[in-house]
Amino acid sequence: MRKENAANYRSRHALLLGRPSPGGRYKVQYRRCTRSGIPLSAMSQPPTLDQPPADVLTDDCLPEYSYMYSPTLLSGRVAFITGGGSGIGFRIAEIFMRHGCDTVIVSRNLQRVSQAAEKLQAVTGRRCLPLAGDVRNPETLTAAVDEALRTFSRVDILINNAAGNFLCPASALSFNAFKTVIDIDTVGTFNASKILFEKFFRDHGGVIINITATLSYRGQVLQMHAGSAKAAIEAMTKHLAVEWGPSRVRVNSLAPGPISGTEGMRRLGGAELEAAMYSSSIPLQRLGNKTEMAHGALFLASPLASYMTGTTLVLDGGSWLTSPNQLAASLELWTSKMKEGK
Ligand SMILES: CC/C=C\C/C=C\C/C=C\C/C=C\C/C=C\C/C=C\C=C\C(=O)SCCNC(=O)CCNC(=O)[C@H](O)C(C)(C)COP(=O)(O)OP(=O)(O)OC[C@H]1O[C@@H](n2cnc3c(N)ncnc32)[C@H](O)[C@@H]1OP(=O)(O)O
Ligand SMILES: NC(=O)C1=CN([C@@H]2O[C@H](COP(=O)(O)OP(=O)(O)OC[C@H]3O[C@@H](n4cnc5c(N)ncnc54)[C@H](OP(=O)(O)O)[C@@H]3O)[C@@H](O)[C@H]2O)C=CC1
Repeated sequence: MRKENAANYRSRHALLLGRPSPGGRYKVQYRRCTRSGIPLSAMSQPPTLDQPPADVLTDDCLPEYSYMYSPTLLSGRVAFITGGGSGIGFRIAEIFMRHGCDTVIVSRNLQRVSQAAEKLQAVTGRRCLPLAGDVRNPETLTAAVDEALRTFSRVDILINNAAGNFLCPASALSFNAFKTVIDIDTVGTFNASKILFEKFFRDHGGVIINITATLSYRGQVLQMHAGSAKAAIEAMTKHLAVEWGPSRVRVNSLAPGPISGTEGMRRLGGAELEAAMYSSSIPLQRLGNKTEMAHGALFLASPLASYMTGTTLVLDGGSWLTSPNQLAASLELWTSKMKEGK
């Protein structure tokens, strides 16, 4: 080998590539490499596999979208999404529609869902039916499901996304405050699931995806109400998966971590928490985004998850494993916000 100094040699580390020729000799190729032997050509590869997809922080559609699954993954399907007019539910509606699905989005505020439906239809070319309904009220929810079935003649997927939450220590929760969160999250999930099972899924099969949270996994401070509600939903997921499996209904939960551009983060975190969690405690060192949650829901709803039921897909960057759960510091921060009237 021609003489060269050690530095040059290290930076041009030889790689034994290819496979032995019939005579057992290797064809040696030289490629410029890093000191640890990775070919420099590999260094210009696509981004790492934790690279987040594009997202926008507002309740607007993505300006552009790069498909990772087939654009027809949900063609001919109809999804019924509670709380689909904002945040994670809105993005789920968008991503489903970009994959051929028509949607029904339901919430208490008809203006909110109507404006959302206009955006979603304009961008995706699919149909989106906005309906008013309160998941706590079986009558309004039944009326919404009836309207959905009149419009589309089918519902294949139910996304139980509607929820309510706020930061509050258990000691300061009123009876009605606790009941309200349980009613929206847990009872609302049961109501929508029962209505759709009886009106369509029992005879045609279907998929139910319950949007939960990791709050109860470590007794998150100031979240006893939402943590209890979501834990009950994860139990419901298992029970319904067992009882409704023979009817070809798959039931799974999707548990987001802290997600940027959402009402949830605005209510529960804001600048302080967002900064703290971002910098130090989340293993993937960043918040999640709504598109990542929508991709998880797309997987769960699609035939890619055909043998998956009764379980929870946690999409939180590992945050529940490590995020701070400091009672004193959190109470101090909450108290100061209360004093500021925030
Ligand atoms: C600053 C950080 C400080 C410390 C950090 C420490 C801990 C942080 C904890 C968690 C963060 C960790 C990780 C973040 C990652 C993930 C988050 C996990 C889950 C996220 C879940 C969600 O995001 S849920 C969706 C969020 N969106 C919404 O909530 C929108 C819908 N919400 C609503 O409609 C209302 O907020 C509602 C839920 C209250 C329902 O409204 P409505 O039906 O009109 O009910 P009301 O009549 O208004 O109220 C009913 C009773 O509830 C009482 N109440 C209302 N708000 C509060 C409050 N803020 N505190 C206490 N009590 C409240 C109200 O007074 C009523 O009770 P009465 O006794 O008066 O009748
Ligand atoms: N954001 C985050 O970081 C996390 C969110 N999650 C979960 O993700 C889901 C979406 O959260 P996010 O996008 O942040 O919050 P949003 O507040 O944007 O979404 C909640 C939606 O639910 C609707 N809703 C609330 N109460 C009712 C009701 N009684 N009947 C019908 N619809 C209702 C609201 O519309 P309207 O007011 O018009 O009724 C709203 O559109 C929730 O289930 C939440 O618990 C879980 C972990 C983390």
